[in-house]
Amino acid sequence: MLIKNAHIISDTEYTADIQITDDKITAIGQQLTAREDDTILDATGATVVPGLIDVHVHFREPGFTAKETIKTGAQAAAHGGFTTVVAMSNLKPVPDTVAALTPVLAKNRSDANITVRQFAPITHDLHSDQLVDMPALLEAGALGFSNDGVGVQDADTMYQAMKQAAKLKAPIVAHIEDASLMHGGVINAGPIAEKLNLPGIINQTESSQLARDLDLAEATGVHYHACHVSTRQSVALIREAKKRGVHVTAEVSPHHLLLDENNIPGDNPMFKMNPPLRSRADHLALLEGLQDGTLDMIATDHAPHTLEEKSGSFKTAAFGIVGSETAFPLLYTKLVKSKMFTLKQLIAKMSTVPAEQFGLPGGHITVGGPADLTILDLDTTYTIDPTDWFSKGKNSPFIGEKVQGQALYTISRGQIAYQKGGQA
Ligand SMILES: NC(=O)N[C@@H](CC(=O)O)C(=O)O
Ligand SMILES: [Zn+2]
Ligand SMILES: [Zn+2]
Repeated sequence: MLIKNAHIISDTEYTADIQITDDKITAIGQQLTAREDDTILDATGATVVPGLIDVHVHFREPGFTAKETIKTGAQAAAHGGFTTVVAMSNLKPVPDTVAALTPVLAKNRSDANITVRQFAPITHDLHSDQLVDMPALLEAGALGFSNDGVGVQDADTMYQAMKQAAKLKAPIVAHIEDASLMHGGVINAGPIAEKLNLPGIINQTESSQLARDLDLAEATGVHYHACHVSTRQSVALIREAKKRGVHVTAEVSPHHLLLDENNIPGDNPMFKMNPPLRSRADHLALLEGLQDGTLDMIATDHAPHTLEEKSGSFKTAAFGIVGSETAFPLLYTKLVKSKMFTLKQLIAKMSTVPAEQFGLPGGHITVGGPADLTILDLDTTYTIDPTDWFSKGKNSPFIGEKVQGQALYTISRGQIAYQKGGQA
């Protein structure tokens, strides 16, 4: 493949041709000549970035394929410009043994047109305090360990998991939630919860468990990764922990960067997710944390559900919203076009940093590196419309938003995984 006139935004910004051979970038230069069998893509007017990387998606297969499958989830991610994603393990059966994990890994390879890596759970069944066989699951191909969807309630369970993972140099990826502080909540505790007469989730449901975990992470030396950080207290705790040398990384979701509880237009469960949209002060602390590096990366927490599960009231609907197909356009439009962040900063948070922190392919456009890149149209304005999506999940609070930024081509391992207007 030969990409002509690529305006590249990677470690530096320049215009060049990119030659791809098999799954690698084999040359970058001016006026490269096409080989006989090269597919030629003219990127004139477009912007070429390292393929986006999302370390937090839910693909729902096996167990919940009415919500999503590995195939539709991967197609959605490719449409969103992602060349690599990491899938969570709140599946049925939970892939907590090599026997249960192996078929999931095989399907991640066979059904996905991008790279799909997999977290295995920390404990059996996600809810028990029995640790999985970490060495065996890593050996089988897990990227690390996460009970996402559920917090690890027992401190010694987390401590033992961290000790093991540290020894194995594998990350512990934490959904931080103290169940005893959930209080049956479905929305952020605050004025909106009161107005709508809904049970609230306090910030400390997250931050008190995070404080415990950071202390344990410091004691064990594990790579501890905090999922979907949502509160100002959590940002402060992570900032302090980093200062004293704890090996902690953190992600923040597009929705927590773009919305807060004041954006919730009444009892509409399209705005229901866990953790919930927080206060304006929390929202601003997340933006500040992203800016100063306390929050290392952006991850979507793509959580597809059926429309039935997302209808009715906050009280009964499922937690979670989709994100793969809207993350880049929303963040580009609302954070980059508004000059809060540069495009280079956004690409670092959505590609370079997750690649480096989790040892994933890509993150840079370099000769010899993987041919994982995304060709973007940053100009055309369009309306977010779920009928354009590959995801089975149409649960998003962003439908109808006017945005700029979309993938024209997503190239994963040298293959076109998504092509605008083409067959994926
Ligand atoms: N974020 C959510 O609201 N839901 C996620 C679980 C999770 O990420 O904790 C899901 O699996 O639906
Ligand atoms: Zn979670
Ligand atoms: Zn999640």
